[in-house]
Amino acid sequence: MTNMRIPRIPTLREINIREKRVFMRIDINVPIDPDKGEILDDRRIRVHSQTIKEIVEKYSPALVLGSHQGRPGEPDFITLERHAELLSKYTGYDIKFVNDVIGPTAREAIRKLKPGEILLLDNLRLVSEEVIEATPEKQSYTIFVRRLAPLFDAYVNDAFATAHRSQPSIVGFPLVLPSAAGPLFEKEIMALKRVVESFESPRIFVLGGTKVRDLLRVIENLVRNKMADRILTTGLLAQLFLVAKGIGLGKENMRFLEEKGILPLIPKARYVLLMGAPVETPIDFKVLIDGETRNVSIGEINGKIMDIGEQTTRIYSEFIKDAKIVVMRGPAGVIEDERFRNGTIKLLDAAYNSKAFVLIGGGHLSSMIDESKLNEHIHVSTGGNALLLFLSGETLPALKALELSAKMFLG
Ligand SMILES: Nc1ncnc2c1ncn2[C@@H]1O[C@H](COP(=O)(O)OP(=O)(O)OP(=O)(O)O)[C@@H](O)[C@H]1O
Ligand SMILES: O=C(O)[C@H](O)COP(=O)(O)O
Repeated sequence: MTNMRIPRIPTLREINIREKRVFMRIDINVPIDPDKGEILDDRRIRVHSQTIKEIVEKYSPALVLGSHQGRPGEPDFITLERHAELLSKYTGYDIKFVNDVIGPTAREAIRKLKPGEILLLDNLRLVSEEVIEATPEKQSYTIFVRRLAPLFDAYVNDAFATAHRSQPSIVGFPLVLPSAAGPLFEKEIMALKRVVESFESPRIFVLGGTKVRDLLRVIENLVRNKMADRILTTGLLAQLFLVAKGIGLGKENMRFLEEKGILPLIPKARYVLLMGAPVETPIDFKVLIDGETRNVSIGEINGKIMDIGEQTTRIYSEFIKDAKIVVMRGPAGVIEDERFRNGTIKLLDAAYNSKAFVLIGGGHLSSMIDESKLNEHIHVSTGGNALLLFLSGETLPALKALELSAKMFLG
């Protein structure tokens, strides 16, 4: 068992929401086409639709949903009208939408809502207080919370993917209303528990993509808490570790790593290696050279590294097949180009075919999943940064707020 512990959080079995007025925070923040403003991938909306259905069928509350979408000033900061249409489509319920958050129109719509009915508020980040991070105590005094909380009997947090934000809709309501984690949040926590609190091994972490700084923090924590038997590196993380081990990647790749701000992380990578991090690095890569793709071994790299190579894919897949716990985050290669998806697809295939409990996180990797191959041993997390921060040992503010709420309202 590892040294990490998850706080006990209240669930829907511990508060009464039957036919009550409930505010539920969800996270239907999805990728948006920056030119057309259209939703590119609605996985999070589909996943939340299931739990919304579950709650309405079981408890018939007057259910008000709140989510953010993007960040103010960014092209993905849009209203939630289209999200409401998709929620209606996937739940089969008529989900009302109000283009307001805390103003008189929203409050009137909330007051009018009857048990069994569902209302989606507009993008919560239209309220400037929602983008400020502060303690739960402070957030419980925001105008946001003071305007809405009196209209509700209970608060439910089903937004695991936003659990790392200390914003009013995440941490403010639990201090003023009886609160619980929703079914999706609970499922995500159960998956994390399985990873951090179990005795099963081998435990394999497959880490790739570009968020190298964050991944180094995760690895440091994995070592400190004795959580990983092997860390299979891919993506830019693998390139950093190869450079840290003194292996040359050629001018083109070194220039790329420099442009991405990754070279200053070499001392940190050497430090985690010295700490005993069980980091494995690729032995070959798929490279792009003069417009052609080629499989090359390390030591003879020429051209731009685009994916892990065939031998590495085979060896990593063997490790995954024999594992008991597998955590995957970040793609192995430049998946935007279909010539360089093979490594990622094969590693995912190994995970589907293994007997391990598999936790898959992050938007890019999740977009590569073949849903027809998923089974009960695989948990595809809605969390990206929340998952990563949790695994790097940080206390998620949403968990802390729900724990405080339980002490205040449930004794
Ligand atoms: N060898 C490589 N060279 C350049 N980019 C790479 C390489 N391998 C992977 N990538 C890039 O990694 C990116 C995805 O990494 P990222 O860390 O954002 O994924 P993620 O874990 O799914 O995160 P998120 O949840 O934010 O999507 C892709 O755009 C892919 O092109
Ligand atoms: O996608 C995410 O990680 C969550 O929706 C949180 O979004 P944020 O990083 O804009 O707070």
